[in-house]
Amino acid sequence: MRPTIMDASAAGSSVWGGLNSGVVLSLIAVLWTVVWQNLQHLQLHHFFKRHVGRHARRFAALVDPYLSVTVAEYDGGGRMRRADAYEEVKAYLAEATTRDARHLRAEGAKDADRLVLSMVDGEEVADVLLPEEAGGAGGGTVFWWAYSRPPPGQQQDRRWGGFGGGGGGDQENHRFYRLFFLDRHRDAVLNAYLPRVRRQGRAVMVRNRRRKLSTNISTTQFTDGGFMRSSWTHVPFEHPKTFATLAMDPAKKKEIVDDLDTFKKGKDYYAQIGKAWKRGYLLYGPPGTGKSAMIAAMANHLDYDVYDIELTSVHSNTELRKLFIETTSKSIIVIEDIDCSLDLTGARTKKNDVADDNKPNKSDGDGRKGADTSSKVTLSGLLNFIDGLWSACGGERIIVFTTNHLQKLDPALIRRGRMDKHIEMSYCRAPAFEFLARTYLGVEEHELFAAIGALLQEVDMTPADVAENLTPKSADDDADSCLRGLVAALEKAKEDKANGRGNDQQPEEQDGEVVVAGQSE
Ligand SMILES: Nc1ncnc2c1ncn2[C@@H]1O[C@H](COP(=O)(O)OP(=O)(O)OP(=O)(O)O)[C@@H](O)[C@H]1O
Ligand SMILES: [Mg+2]
Repeated sequence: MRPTIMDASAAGSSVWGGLNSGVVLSLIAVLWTVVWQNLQHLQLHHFFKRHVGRHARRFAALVDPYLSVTVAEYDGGGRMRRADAYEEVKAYLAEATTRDARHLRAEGAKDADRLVLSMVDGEEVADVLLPEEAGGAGGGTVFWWAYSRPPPGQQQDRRWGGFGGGGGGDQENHRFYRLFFLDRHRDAVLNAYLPRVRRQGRAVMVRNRRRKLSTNISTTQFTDGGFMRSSWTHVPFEHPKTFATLAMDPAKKKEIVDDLDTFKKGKDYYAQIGKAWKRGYLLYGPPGTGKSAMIAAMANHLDYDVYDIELTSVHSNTELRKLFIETTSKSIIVIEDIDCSLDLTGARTKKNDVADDNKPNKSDGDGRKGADTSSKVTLSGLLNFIDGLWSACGGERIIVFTTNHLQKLDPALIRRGRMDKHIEMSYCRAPAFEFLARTYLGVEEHELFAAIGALLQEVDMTPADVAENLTPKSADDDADSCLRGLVAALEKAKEDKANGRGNDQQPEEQDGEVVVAGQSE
């Protein structure tokens, strides 16, 4: 049976002998807290510390024999990134929480029907020291974990873990778990128990991991006059696209898959050559050629999370860096339509384009970056984001940029080392079409294949358009009718082209490793 708090108190306060009452202990603890707070308030604690500190500590140990370790949500006194230890303790305590806590917080788990539970503010749960951790003696001792956050205005107070530097009075972010234990278990707790908590917590996290699709949202905070900031918000990543359903030349597909596999296994290699464990992919080509589909396939293949950055919602280079630091490893960081998100046209050639957080970004041709957005992210900020000093923190990240207009991008942005692999996504040719016909209609061969292959050689049609034509629209549609529909669409496109209304957008080749997807040659 689970030991009660009375057992725990009895274990530590032999001094109290017959007076072993939880009520009396609590009363004295409260009194002590009040006295201590008042002494602090009167600034008498310096005097107190100097002259009677030693006795006071002894007295404190009698009144409250528990020591504590605080595991704060953010380390380093700032709010840069959630502390791993915090996440691990949270995961570890999930089981104890389900058993003991009265008020729980629930989040979705990997398994659609399950929930991962954690404590709400102010809850406490018990856990037990294993005999082997206590060196044979003291096994079965109960510890207490409390989940809380400091009261308003006391974030700097060391009794609450000294959570300074967060700024903005963002108390929501200053949560912590605190472990209470007796002095005689100090060694066992620090050397055996806490390491086990972290280990088991990590294992639970792996078991419960649900892949996430995150994006940055802009929030306005109304503390001290109000300011905008970006933070991540996420949903489960459930895109079904895989390389098995992505139409492209098999050799090119294999090349990309091999590249991803080599990257994933490359931890030691990257360390050996002294390079941050990350890789940049540039996907370029006309709309509808499968750039976003490729990203989903990559994420599914690697089993990574996806962070989709909307640059126009990022207000400064500093904010971009903060967002980056908050990403976890094993992730793909995506910036779609990079040419539209930022005015990068030759920007780096201008001498004054430095990482200046106060410099507003310019509007692009279609006015997308008008007055409603206030992004001050500069090209330099973006370059730093990709391969600056901060880019190495965390590791195992893939950065993907997509664009429809390769020629619009500054060469500095896409040079090797930043965007290591350039992949051109192009119009659908015969092999890609045959692949789509197999996937969409289950057809291996058909008399119309030759005609369609020839038409696709003359007309530029995206895989998205071909796929749409191959999708049955009603119960009466079959392979025959879908293929005939595609022939009709291609002939119309050919006619339009002859009349000068065709698609004149051609992908361009640039320096770098180029893989052409979806083409026959
Ligand atoms: N090569 C392909 N193989 C299979 N399906 C494809 C391929 N290319 C496009 N599609 C399908 O076409 C649709 C549009 O593709 P997608 O969104 O990936 O295009 P995109 O290149 O990202 O376009 P944009 O530049 O407008 O963002 C998706 O439903 C996708 O599944
Ligand atoms: Mg896209």
